[in-house]
Amino acid sequence: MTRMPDPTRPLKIGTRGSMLALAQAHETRDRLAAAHGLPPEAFEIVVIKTTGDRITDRPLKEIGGKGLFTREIEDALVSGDIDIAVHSMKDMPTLQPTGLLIDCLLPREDVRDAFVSPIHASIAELPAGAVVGSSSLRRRAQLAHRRPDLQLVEFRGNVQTRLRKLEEGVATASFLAMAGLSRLDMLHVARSPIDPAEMLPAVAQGAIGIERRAHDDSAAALLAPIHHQPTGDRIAAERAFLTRLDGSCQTPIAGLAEIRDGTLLLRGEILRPDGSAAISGHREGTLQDGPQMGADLAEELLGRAGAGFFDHL
Ligand SMILES: NCc1[nH]cc(CCC(=O)O)c1CC(=O)O
Repeated sequence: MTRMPDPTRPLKIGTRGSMLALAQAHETRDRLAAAHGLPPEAFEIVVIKTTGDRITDRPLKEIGGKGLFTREIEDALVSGDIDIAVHSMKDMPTLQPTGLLIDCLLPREDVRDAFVSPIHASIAELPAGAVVGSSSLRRRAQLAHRRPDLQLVEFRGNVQTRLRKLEEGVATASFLAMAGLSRLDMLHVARSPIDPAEMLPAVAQGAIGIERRAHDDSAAALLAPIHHQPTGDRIAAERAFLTRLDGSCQTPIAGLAEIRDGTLLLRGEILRPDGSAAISGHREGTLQDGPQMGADLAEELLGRAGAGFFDHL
């Protein structure tokens, strides 16, 4: 039997507490309510603090480990404290803990990175030596590859914190996901979207995934109508690429799958952390080929990279 949520026993939606995470949880609730003709009170949003939220004064790569932004939320799912969990797929490890799965993806937002600066309009306009803030290994490597003359500084914190640091002059420019700005209604900040051909986004950037207990049939039935299959096909290809590369927080990896005329196109890139080398490639196939295309492309890039590609210099 499928149990639909009711106001006396609201369905608990787990999320991180950042403004962006809350916006994503609200979007999920609104889509569920609309799909099932339920009032918002049928859902309760439960905020969970993760290790990544708690430690804000150190670069993420020093804290290390996968699932920095997800572990506590998944624990709550396993223990039954929440019924479903809303995640930025970009932050999700490739493997879910035993007993949990993600088979519901919302329609994907803008996948592009944004160049954000109160002073300059684009990467090309940055003068030599300009200070750019980012704590993303991928964005740092991509920028260093293209502009080794720039100076990179660590730049952690949520979207609001990073924009404040720019205003304070801690850096001249930074990068944010367009998806985040869009979901926060902050497209008015000084930003220009970067074409993926210029800066390939992170795997799954802009995608929201909803995790549930594998054997929870009522959650499965509830989520099925809001799953967006084209996004699912794209994310399957990108995450297969990431899985084969065993992407750790120490490895700069970018990947993007798109659907054009019913064909799935996958682009991928791996870089040395200091930007001294970048290797990219692509695959084309049917919508069902994504997982195989992702694994194949990763294999090709690893082969071309050779042993020691990711070693630090
Ligand atoms: N790593 C943090 C994170 N996780 C997801 C997003 C943005 C939203 C998305 O890509 O879905 C961000 C912030 C950013 O990269 O600017």
